[in-house]
Amino acid sequence: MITACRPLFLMETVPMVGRKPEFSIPVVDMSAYLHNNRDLDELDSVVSQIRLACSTSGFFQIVGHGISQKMQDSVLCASKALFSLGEEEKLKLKAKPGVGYETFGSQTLEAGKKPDLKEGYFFSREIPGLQPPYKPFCTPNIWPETNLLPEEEFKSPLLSYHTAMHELAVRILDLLARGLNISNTSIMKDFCREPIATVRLLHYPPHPDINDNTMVGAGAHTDFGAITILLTDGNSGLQVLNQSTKEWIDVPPRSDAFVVNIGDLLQTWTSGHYKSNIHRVINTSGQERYSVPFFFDGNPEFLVEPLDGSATEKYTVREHLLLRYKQSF
Ligand SMILES: O=C(O)CCC(=O)C(=O)O
Ligand SMILES: [Fe+2]
Repeated sequence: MITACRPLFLMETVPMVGRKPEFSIPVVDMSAYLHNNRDLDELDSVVSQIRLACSTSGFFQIVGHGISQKMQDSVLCASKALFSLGEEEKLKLKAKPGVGYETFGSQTLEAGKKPDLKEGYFFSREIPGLQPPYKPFCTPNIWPETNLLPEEEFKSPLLSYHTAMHELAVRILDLLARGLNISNTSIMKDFCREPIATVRLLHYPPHPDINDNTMVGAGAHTDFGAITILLTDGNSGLQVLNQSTKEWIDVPPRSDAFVVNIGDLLQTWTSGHYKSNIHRVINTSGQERYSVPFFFDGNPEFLVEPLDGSATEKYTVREHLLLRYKQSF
């Protein structure tokens, strides 16, 4: 079903007053929301901190998110095991962009730079009864052989993580919607139904030459979808552009936090109220860096159009993602 989103937000009820808010990437404690805290002031404070972050930097970190350290460790451990496999084994997992293994240099996120210095592995939720011909972004996962990576150390923890991230993403979207005084939640439900939602394991080797600025771990880009929830291994490297000062701002890694950012779909959808900001990765930590973004892109058939009616063209989530993947891979 194709769904329009125009009647969803009542943004005129949340005007920006006073001077332009400062660019910041706050750390927000979500626990008041997750624990169904009835203290409305606390809940309002969570909503307004997130709303302010999304309308300035487009980035915030969350703590009190309810995802156990054990689950996070199991994902990073699975990721390290995968990238330690021999080249020949990893290449057996290669398919189209967005599924399975991606070799070093397969993506160039920033024009004018060398291909990104990272390798990756994508998977989505398992869709029961999936049969060819497959629609884009609805294809089967490609798992490594279990004699190399046993199911209980790889596939199982990763699928559990996907489920947990999916739930967390829906909650964060609810908080984002509250920040815009949404009057009708059924469209949000439509957007979240059977979504394209992908986990990407990433591995960045240490930057080989700090003086060579043609090399980047991930070139400057904006994310394609609705929101991204990022797990990192504690090594720095992620930077966000402050568009007013043109400075790159480091996102300090925290072991208790996920980094959340707005993607292009949500920026378009909210007529720019929520910013999809430019970011990049340069791994100057001197260590191997592992990170795990979860991209929540929404219902593939959902029709995205700006709320202010300024659309000259409308496109579905699937059409938008197909274009963005084609441009960068
Ligand atoms: O690895 C990171 O810290 C960020 C990755 C990223 O921006 C992406 O995959 O879109
Ligand atoms: Fe990104």
